[in-house]
Amino acid sequence: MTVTGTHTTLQGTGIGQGVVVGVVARMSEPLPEPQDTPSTKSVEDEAGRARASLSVVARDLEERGKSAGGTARDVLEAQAMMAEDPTLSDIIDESLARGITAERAVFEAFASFRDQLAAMGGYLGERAADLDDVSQRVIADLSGVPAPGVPNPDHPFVLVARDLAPADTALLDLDKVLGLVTSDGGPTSHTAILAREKSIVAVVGTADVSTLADGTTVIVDAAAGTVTASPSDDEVAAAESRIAEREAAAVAPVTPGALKDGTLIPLLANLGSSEGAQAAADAGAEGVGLFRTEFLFLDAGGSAPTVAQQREHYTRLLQAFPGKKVVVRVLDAGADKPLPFLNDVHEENPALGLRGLRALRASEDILREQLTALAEADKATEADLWVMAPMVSTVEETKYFVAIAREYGIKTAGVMVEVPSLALLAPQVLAASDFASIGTNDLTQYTLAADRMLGSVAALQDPWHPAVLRLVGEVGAAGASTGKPVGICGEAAADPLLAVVLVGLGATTLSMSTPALVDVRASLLKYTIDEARKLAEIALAADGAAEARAAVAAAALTLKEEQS
Ligand SMILES: C=C(OP(=O)(O)O)C(=O)O
Ligand SMILES: [Mg+2]
Repeated sequence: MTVTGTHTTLQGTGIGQGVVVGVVARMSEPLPEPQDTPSTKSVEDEAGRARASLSVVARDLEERGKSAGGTARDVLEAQAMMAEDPTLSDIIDESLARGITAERAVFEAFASFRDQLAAMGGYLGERAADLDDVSQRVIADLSGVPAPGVPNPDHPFVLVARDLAPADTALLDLDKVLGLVTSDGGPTSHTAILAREKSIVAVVGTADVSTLADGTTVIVDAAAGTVTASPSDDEVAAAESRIAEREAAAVAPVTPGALKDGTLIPLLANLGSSEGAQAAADAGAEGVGLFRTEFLFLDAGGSAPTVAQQREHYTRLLQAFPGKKVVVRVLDAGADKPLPFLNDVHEENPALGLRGLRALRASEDILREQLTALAEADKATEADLWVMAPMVSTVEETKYFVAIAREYGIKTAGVMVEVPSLALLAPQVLAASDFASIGTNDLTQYTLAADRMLGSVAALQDPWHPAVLRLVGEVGAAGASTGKPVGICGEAAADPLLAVVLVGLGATTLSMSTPALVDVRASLLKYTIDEARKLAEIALAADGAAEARAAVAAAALTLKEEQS
């Protein structure tokens, strides 16, 4: 059924570049809060019921994990563990001693856990929604009602929800779910992570989703981060032509990244573990532009992985790219990626604290072990290993890192440009190192003084901002005059139009998550280097991020019209 309602456009955060047209099906509302009334059963009976339901839900989540596989399995297993967390069952027992029902005790215990997580903010804060989902499932089991979940109409639909629990996302029927729209969740929420992994068109953190009634036709445009309800025929036609263009790009032959005039711009992958290496190579990644080693350390269980464990992992990674460039970043701990064994001191502003290379320098043995493992893996494999340091802010730190990397025989050592001070001194930085790779996520955070973990300032975290682009241009110019490579490895490189601007500013390679490669490859092929430079100038002349994006989009359209 298609309902013709009021034409409205809602704004959120798009995940990826996709666009879909479809009708809305809403996720069912959460169960009501169980009443705080005395139980008619004994405390022992209620405790038995609670334990049984917690275990039923844990087993169910494990089963769902097994059938979903991949990242979803890890997420669902983590949820199953939450259901059987001993601290949680202690809190439930304490509440039950008051003579209340198991439903109420489970509700209260999860709520108090949830509040503790939410108060931590950032990555852990976003896990709070996972606890809500487990709580709802246990209460549904206790009450003998179905757990709230994904609707199941007999036609394809755009799923609209407050947020999606991992258990729901993992089991989405991708033949039916055309797109996802959520009111909660940021770009690092599970919904976003899983949407990226499964290439589902998604807009998260969307304002006013309550206005989207079941059956409304919507255009979900992840590239623009918009959801248009009851669109006009022209809007639907424009969306459909973009869908066709993307489908053509997806089946186009995988060619090396290049501009229309043949200028080569190698397209590389951002990876967090060696497991994604083969998929990246299959998608035409010409190497790895950023291998984040934090996950290896986070998974090691409270201490640094041994040299042997690291060597094994790096060897697996390098083996997937014989003869190709693989840029590994040494451990970037601190701020959004806390690792207590490197720095457990409370800091008021961790993004400005002892993080990245600063933390490694303070625990140099960990850096030395990592370089040892990397050098050994390099010797045993055929890839072209480059190693770089994160969160570098001075030329002195650049020299320190390059010198210590050389001690271990690392042939190509460089730095990430994530702090404005480094971009402003790019000629000296590149004179002291073999290459620079610009991390636009942090560079934007530090240029605009907007914490990348904080939803309230998310609008400022936009790499289209001309101030950020100006800094990119400084590094690009220094790269051109010294002949040293300048890569981009932040999220900005995954935006097809911004990627062209970055090349116009002097980037020589672009690195992104694997699913973004197709769109960026197709976009680069539409412009010559002179056109890319012209678009870059237009972006630099704008007042702000939104103006830069709009002005470049308009200029790109004019170029396209002139050529057709
Ligand atoms: C690529 C970057 O590093 P991370 O996102 O891991 O901080 C960046 O800051 O742009
Ligand atoms: Mg960074």
